[in-house]
Amino acid sequence: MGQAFRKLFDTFFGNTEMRVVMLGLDAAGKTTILYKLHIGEVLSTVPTIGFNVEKVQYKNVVFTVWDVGGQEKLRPLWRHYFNNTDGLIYVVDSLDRERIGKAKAEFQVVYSESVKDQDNSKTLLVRKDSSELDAELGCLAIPARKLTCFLCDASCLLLAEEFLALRLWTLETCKKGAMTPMEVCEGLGLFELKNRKWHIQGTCALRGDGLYEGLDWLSGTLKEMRAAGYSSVGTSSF
Ligand SMILES: Nc1nc2c(ncn2[C@@H]2O[C@H](COP(=O)(O)OP(=O)(O)OP(=O)(O)O)[C@@H](O)[C@H]2O)c(=O)[nH]1
Ligand SMILES: [Mg+2]
Repeated sequence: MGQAFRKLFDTFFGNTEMRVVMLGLDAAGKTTILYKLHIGEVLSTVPTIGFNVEKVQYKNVVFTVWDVGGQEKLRPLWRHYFNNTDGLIYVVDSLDRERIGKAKAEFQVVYSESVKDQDNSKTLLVRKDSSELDAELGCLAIPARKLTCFLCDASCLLLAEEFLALRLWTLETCKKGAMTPMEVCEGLGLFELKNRKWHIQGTCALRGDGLYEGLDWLSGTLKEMRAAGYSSVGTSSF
C-alpha cells in the first residue's frame, strides 16, 4: 500500500523522464522548436542531416527531444527513431497546403510502423505557420495504443475545447491562407487514428507561443498514463 502510494506520488510530483521524437517534412520548423525550447532562442537553422538531440526541462519533466531531419531521403530512417519513445511531435507548416498530403502519407508510414512494432508508443503532432505570419497555429496529436476508451473520450473532449479557443485565436491567420487546426487534422487523417490519444496545439516557434502548452499537455498525459499503470519508456537504441 505504502509503495503504491509512493509510486503514485512520484508519478505526479517526482522528476519524470520522457523521450520524445520530433518528425515532420523538411522546413516544417522542428529544429527551430528544439532550440527555442532548449535555449529559449530562435537560431538560424540549416536543413538537418541526421538529427539533433537536446534535453528540455519543463516543470518536473525532463524531455529528451530528438529532432530528425525531414528531407525526403532521410524519411525512411524516421521509424528507427520512433521506436522506444514516449511520444512523437509531428510538425506541420500550416501554410504548406500543397504538402499536407505528403505530410499525411509520411505520418501514416510512421503510424503504421508504430502499430506493427510497438505496443507503447504515442504520437504528438504540432503544426506551425510560416514566417510571413504573425499569428501562428499548431496541430498536435498523441496516439497511445494502450489507452482505454475512457481516455479516448477524454482526449476528444479536450480537443473540442482546444478547437473553440484555437478557432478564435486563428481567425486572422486563416485569412492569410494558413490551414485551420481542423483542416490540418483532416489533412493528416488524425480522426481516423484508432486507440491513440492525441491533441492539437497552436505554436509559433519564433515567438515560442504554444510550445510549453504542448509540453504541458504531453507531460500531463504521460503522468496520467503512468499512474494508470502504463509504462512507456523503453531502452533507447541510441
Ligand atoms: N513563421 C514561422 N517560421 C518558422 C517557424 N518555425 C520555423 N520557422 C522557419 O522555418 C524555416 C525552417 O525551419 P527549421 O527549423 O530549420 O525546419 P526543420 O523542420 O528542422 O527542417 P529539416 O531540418 O530540413 O527537417 C526556418 O526559416 C525557420 O525560421 C514558426 O513557428 N513560424
Ligand atoms: Mg532541422
